[in-house]
Amino acid sequence: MIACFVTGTDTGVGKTLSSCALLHALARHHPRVVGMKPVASGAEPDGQGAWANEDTLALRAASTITVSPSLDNPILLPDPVSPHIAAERARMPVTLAPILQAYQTLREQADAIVVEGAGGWQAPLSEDLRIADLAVALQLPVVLVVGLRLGCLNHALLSADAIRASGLTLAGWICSRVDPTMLEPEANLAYLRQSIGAPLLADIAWQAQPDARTVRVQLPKEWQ
Ligand SMILES: Nc1ncnc2c1ncn2[C@@H]1O[C@H](COP(=O)(O)OP(=O)(O)OP(=O)(O)O)[C@@H](O)[C@H]1O
Ligand SMILES: C[C@H](N)[C@H](N)CCCCCC(=O)O
Ligand SMILES: [Mg+2]
Repeated sequence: MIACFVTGTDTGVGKTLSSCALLHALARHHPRVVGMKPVASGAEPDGQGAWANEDTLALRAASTITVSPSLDNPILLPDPVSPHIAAERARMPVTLAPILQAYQTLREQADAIVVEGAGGWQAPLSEDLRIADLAVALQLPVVLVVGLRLGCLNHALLSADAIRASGLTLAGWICSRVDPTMLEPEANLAYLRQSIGAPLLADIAWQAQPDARTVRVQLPKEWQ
């Protein structure tokens, strides 16, 4: 079983796009690959009479198996705000137990699982729970998605340090070129390549219509 936890330098940096690209790459080596969004905030009609989160729908489209929504998205909160606020507004407490249970069941059904966090590494899920705590509870290697824009060097280095300080492995990072007007993108990328201390798994060009299938991903050897 291969599994990883995808986090980012911020919300809106390309975690979902990167998670989908990882799923497509893993599907070239493993038959049953599935995405998981343990805690999603923001729900919309799924076209089939139910509600779903757009990240969950994107992960499902990139997965090779279909699983119950209670497994790939055990906690769905209606409002598109920080999960701890969405949970308070919905009066739905976020706890680790149902997530860990869903993940264990998913492991029996899949060969590879890509778990997408919410927001960045310290995004709060409740009063006393953060994304980092969830990743630690799952004991997964982490992939850090860096949204390449001014300010990302600080965010990337803080995130990489915090991930390692939590005792987890930073398995690699992905550069997501979210700002086509950024000055000196190559110099920023070069700095990150030499300072993050983990392999660059993908360099995602800015695309007007992002398509995860076109992203070239270099998977770590042990995931192939
Ligand atoms: N390389 C790129 N080129 C152009 N647009 C991009 C790129 N990467 C991401 N985007 C766009 O930026 C937005 C945010 O990306 P995405 O939804 O993957 O972020 P996220 O990190 O998953 O956010 P969240 O914290 O909400 O889960 C999306 O509209 C996405 O299409
Ligand atoms: C609703 C949004 N798209 C994300 N899923 C949640 C982002 C949480 C950000 C928390 C923070 O302010 O750091
Ligand atoms: Mg996302």
